[in-house]
Amino acid sequence: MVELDPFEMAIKQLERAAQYIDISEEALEFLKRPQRILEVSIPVEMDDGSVKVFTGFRVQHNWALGPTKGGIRWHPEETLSTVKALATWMTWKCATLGLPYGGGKGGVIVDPKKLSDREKERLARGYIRAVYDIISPYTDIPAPDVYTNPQIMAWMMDEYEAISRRKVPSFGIITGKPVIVGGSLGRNTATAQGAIFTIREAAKALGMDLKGKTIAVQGYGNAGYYAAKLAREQLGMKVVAVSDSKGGIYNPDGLDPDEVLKWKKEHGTVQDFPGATNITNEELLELEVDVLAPAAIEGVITKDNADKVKAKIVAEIANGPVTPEADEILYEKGILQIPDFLCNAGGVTVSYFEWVQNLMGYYWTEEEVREKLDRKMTEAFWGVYNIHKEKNIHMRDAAYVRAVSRVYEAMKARGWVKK
Ligand SMILES: NC(=O)C1=CN([C@@H]2O[C@H](COP(=O)(O)OP(=O)(O)OC[C@H]3O[C@@H](n4cnc5c(N)ncnc54)[C@H](OP(=O)(O)O)[C@@H]3O)[C@@H](O)[C@H]2O)C=CC1
Ligand SMILES: O=C(O)CCC(=O)C(=O)O
Repeated sequence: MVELDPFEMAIKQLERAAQYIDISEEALEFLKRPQRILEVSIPVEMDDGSVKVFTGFRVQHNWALGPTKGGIRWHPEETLSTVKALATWMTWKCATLGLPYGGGKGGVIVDPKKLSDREKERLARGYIRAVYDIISPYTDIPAPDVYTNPQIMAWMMDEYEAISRRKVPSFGIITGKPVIVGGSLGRNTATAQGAIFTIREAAKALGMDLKGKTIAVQGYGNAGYYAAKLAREQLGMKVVAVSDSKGGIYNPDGLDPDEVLKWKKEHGTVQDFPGATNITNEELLELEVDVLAPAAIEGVITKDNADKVKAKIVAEIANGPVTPEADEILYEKGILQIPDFLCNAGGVTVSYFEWVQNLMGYYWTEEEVREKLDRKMTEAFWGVYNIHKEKNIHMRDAAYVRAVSRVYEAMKARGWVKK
């Protein structure tokens, strides 16, 4: 788990990278604070007739580059600090990819595994009623994140339409929707697909042939499952380990990600998968693999286990999986990190494509989406990698240089800061 409070971790990263950026003190101070924070109480009628009140958040970190954008996380251990950190990382993510957005994020403190579908729907609608005043297709556009999904996005969109009495382009109020109600083809796989493109480019940078090489993936949700599947199908890699919140499995001969998913659906976990050995989430991170892809939660690689990481590439599909102290250790070990807000930016990039298609009312094929995503991710990877090489700095610092400089330019252009 995280050694640091997540928002403190985000600030520490920013401060470390700031030494490589020609930025004024006043601008840096601005960037250390979210522009808007909203905390709400959401009463939800439970199936037994009782009412439970849930706490929700929406944080808009910075909107210099455009409307804020970012997912909504439902998690029993959600905190305002986590949402502030995630919103801040969204600002850097959108800037790194050159999307016309600032960064935002939402959250609700809830264990959705304990809710029925009807209760989830009432919570989704209640959340939208509570944050309605600060979101819209032109101000702040939510999307899915941990433990939320296209169905929850559809309920949220429907509630927004019911309140606003508008149809198109209110479809663009939220992304990650089911395709039948305005979602984009390719959004479901986008986070993993974007990460696969960056892993492919990172291997090129290292002169490494990925065919037959090994990968371990932590987390088996939207990001983790598709990362395992696409690593195998598109890169020809051997997926030797995967995990979920209950633990992991390891098979040196390789796992079939679809068979593992089938097993997880039947048994509620990847553990005890036939032919594989059960391992812990901690053991997964220390395996002798070529690529390690943490794709679950933040703060899993810390100063206590970073030295035991043996992968050549760490592809940060999760947000914030590596603490600043661990960053230094991985860098010293010569491990190439693909920092989170670059590696997992495929999700928001296809969300951007979804929003564009919603506003146009004209829809692209899956192939068009994939090609556009490939172009965006590849360009961003090399933009960051070249800064890393030219300045001889950590990949994360390089990504910050690219992102923060863009946001700073926009703040100056708007007159928010004078220097
Ligand atoms: N979805 C998206 O578009 C994007 C997601 N991300 C990031 O990717 C990460 C995963 O998100 P996503 O796949 O969407 O979320 P999901 O809710 O689809 O899946 C989360 C996965 O993480 C597992 N998990 C939860 N807690 C732990 C834990 N303590 N140790 C190990 N595994 C755990 C869950 O296990 P179980 O199945 O047992 O519940 C589940 O398999 C997050 O950091 C998210 O912010 C980043 C960019 C975009
Ligand atoms: O798709 C989006 O708009 C945001 C996804 C997200 O929350 C993230 O990238 O962390």
